[in-house]
Amino acid sequence: MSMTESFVSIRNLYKIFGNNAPAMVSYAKAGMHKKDMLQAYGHVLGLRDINVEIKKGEITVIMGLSGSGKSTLIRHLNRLVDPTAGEIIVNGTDIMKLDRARLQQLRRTQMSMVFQKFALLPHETVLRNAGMPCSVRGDGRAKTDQTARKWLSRVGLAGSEALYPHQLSGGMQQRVGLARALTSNSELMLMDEAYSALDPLIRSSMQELLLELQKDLQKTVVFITHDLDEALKLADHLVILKDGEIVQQGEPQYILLNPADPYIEDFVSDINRARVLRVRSVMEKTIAEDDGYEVLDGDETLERAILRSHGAADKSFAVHSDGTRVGTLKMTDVLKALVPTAATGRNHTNV
Ligand SMILES: Nc1ncnc2c1ncn2[C@@H]1O[C@H](COP(=O)(O)OP(=O)(O)OP(=O)(O)O)[C@@H](O)[C@H]1O
Repeated sequence: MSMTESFVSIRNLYKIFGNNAPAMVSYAKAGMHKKDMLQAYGHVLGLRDINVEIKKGEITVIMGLSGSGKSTLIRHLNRLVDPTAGEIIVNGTDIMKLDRARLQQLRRTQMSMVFQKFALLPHETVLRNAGMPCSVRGDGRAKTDQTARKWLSRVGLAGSEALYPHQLSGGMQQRVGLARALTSNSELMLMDEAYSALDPLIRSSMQELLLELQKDLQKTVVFITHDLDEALKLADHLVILKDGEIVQQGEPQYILLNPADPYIEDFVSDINRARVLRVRSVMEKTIAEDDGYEVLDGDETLERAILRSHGAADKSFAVHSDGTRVGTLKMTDVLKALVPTAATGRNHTNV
C-alpha cells in the first residue's frame, strides 16, 4: 500500500441516469446491478459505489470496456457530471460544495485535460494553442509565449511553433495537447482515451513520453483507456471497471499475479507476462549476502531474467534495488509466474 497522500478521493460514488435517479440509489445500495436496474426500472446505473484514492504524483489508470463507466467517472472529477450520491474531494475540497465561480477557478488552476480528439483551435498556431491556459488566466503575451515554448520543446515540438494544427500529424497534435496541459501548471492531469486515436507506434512513443515527463514532473495523472497493455505500461494504480462497478483495483503487477475473479483472469490471460511482470513481483524476499549469485535489478522484466539465465531453470539471482539487496529470484518461480494462476489458487503474494 502506498503511503503517498491522496490528491483526489472518490467516496461511495453513485451515478444513475434517468428521470427518477435519486430514488434509485437505495436499490443500488441494496446491491442491484446495472442489468437488473435497467430491466426493472428503466434507469442506467452508470456508476455504483465507487471508492478510489488518487495519489499525488502517481498515474492512476481507469480501465474498462466500452460502456463500463470510465468517461462518466472522469467527468465527475471536474463536475462535468454531478453524482447522484457520494463525495469527490479534490485537494481537500468537497467539489459539490463549490459555487460556480470557485468551481471555475478549481478547473483552471488545479486541473488540465488531454482529449482523444486533441481539441486544438484550428485557426491558432501551435504556440497559441499551447499557451491557451496562460492567456485564459490573463498572463501577458511575452510570458505566455515563453511558457508555451518551454513546454513545446519539452514534448519534442521545438521548431513547430508557427505551424497550424492541420499541418501536424495526429501524434504531433497530441503533443500540442500535452504541452497545453503542462502549460496550465495544474497538479491534476485528466487524460480521457488520450492516445486511443493514434497509430500503435506513435501511441507507444507517446506513452514513453508521458512516463519520461512523469519522472521529472510527478503530476497526478488520471488516465482512461480500454487497452490493457497501455494500462499496464502506465499505471501506478490500476482501477478496472465493469458495468459501472470496480471489479479490482491495485498495483498492476499485483492484479496480474492475483486476479480477483474470473472476469479479471480472462482479461489478463492474453498479456505477455514475461514482458510486463517485474523481478521484484516474483522474487522471494530472502536475502543471503554471500550466496554469490549474479545481480539483477528488481525493476527488470522477467523476460530480461530469462535472457540472463541463458535458459538455465536451476539458476538464481540476487535482486537489488537502488544498489541494495532486496531478495532472491529463482528461475523456477519465474517459470511459474509465466502461467496465469487461477484466482482460487494464488501462489504469488509478495508484491
Ligand atoms: N447522459 C447519459 N444518459 C444516459 N445514460 C448515459 C449517459 N452517459 C452515459 N450513460 C451510460 O452510462 C454508462 C457508462 O457510460 P460511459 O460513457 O461512462 O462508458 P465508457 O466506459 O466511457 O465507454 P466508452 O469507452 O464507450 O466511452 C453506459 O451504459 C452509458 O450508456
